[in-house]
Amino acid sequence: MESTLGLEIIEVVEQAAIASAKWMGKGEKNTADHVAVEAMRERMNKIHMRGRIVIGEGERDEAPMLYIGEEVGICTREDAKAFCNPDELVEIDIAVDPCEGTNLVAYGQNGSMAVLAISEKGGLFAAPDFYMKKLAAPPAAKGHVDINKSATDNLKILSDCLERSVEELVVIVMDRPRHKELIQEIRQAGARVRLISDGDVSAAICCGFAGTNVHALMGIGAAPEGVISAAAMRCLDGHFQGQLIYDPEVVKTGLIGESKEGNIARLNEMGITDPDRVYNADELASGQTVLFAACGITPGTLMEGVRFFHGGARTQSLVISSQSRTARFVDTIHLFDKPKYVNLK
Ligand SMILES: O=C(COP(=O)(O)O)[C@@H](O)[C@H](O)[C@H](O)[C@H](O)COP(=O)(O)O
Ligand SMILES: [Mn+2]
Ligand SMILES: [Mn+2]
Repeated sequence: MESTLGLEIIEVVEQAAIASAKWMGKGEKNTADHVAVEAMRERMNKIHMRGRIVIGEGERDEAPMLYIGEEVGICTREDAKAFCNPDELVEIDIAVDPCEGTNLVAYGQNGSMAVLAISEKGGLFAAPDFYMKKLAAPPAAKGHVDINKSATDNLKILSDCLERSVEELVVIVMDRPRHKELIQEIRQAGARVRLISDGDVSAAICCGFAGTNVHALMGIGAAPEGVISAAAMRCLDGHFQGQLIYDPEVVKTGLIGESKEGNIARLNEMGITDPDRVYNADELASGQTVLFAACGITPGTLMEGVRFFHGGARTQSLVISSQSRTARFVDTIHLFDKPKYVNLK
């Protein structure tokens, strides 16, 4: 699946990030999102692949582009056999979030990125537009921490696995009313909390790398983002578990319908008969081969944001592959027209 695809998807996330970064700090989240979607789709449709969007611009938005089920890539054309080789004709599933952290871009805050994950057909869990309780932790804690345990217990386990005191641990939690008790518990246990307003994909992936000073992600975010995070964490051998949250009382937003019962019925219709099931990274991203790519829009812990200069821009991306077992940071200078200088600083 991967040979040239691994290179092409770098450009896909780069183009989305550049488009969105032009709207950084302008207070227009929908535009920052929309231009990223358009740029991602346009570049994707130039790739020799037969892709299908399994996680996209959401049922909620009724988006016209990169919607769930949309076919992308040159080899989806009817006459594809004439110009695509057998490898390129193999169906692949794609999860995208062209602008992960639209609010962060709109308000010029850190941590937004263009992101996608790819696997064979059926290799990514087609998460419904629900919420997900998430637990991410470094590779050393994989299989030791458990989403069913309390935060206090997990912090003790993390402390043992990482050979540092609980006080030396940093946990990222989304700053939401639903996390009031969780935040209190983590602080009570002695660990430190980094609150984020948006962008829990970046937070989860930070746990996969030592040196980020992020040791866990706890709490409830969006389910589609959970699958994308799981794809990266699976490749990094990190810990990731997710459990769908379907009770509006728990998430404290009106975004997932009015009743728990109605949501369970909706999940059943989608074939999810055990709505309380806990999925691990290998189940959320179960394909034999998994590829993940992200490009920073605004600066983040893992990647720089897009930096424009006269006639060009510089980007930083991350491509992770289960096949080549690599996490590759890619630094690219994009020349749009005739720049007065090419800035390396
Ligand atoms: O921050 C996020 C928003 O993503 P996007 O819409 O693509 O900019 C995600 O990282 C979160 O996972 C999630 O969507 C968020 O937690 C949704 O929760 P809420 O804002 O409380 O409805
Ligand atoms: Mn998102
Ligand atoms: Mn988004």
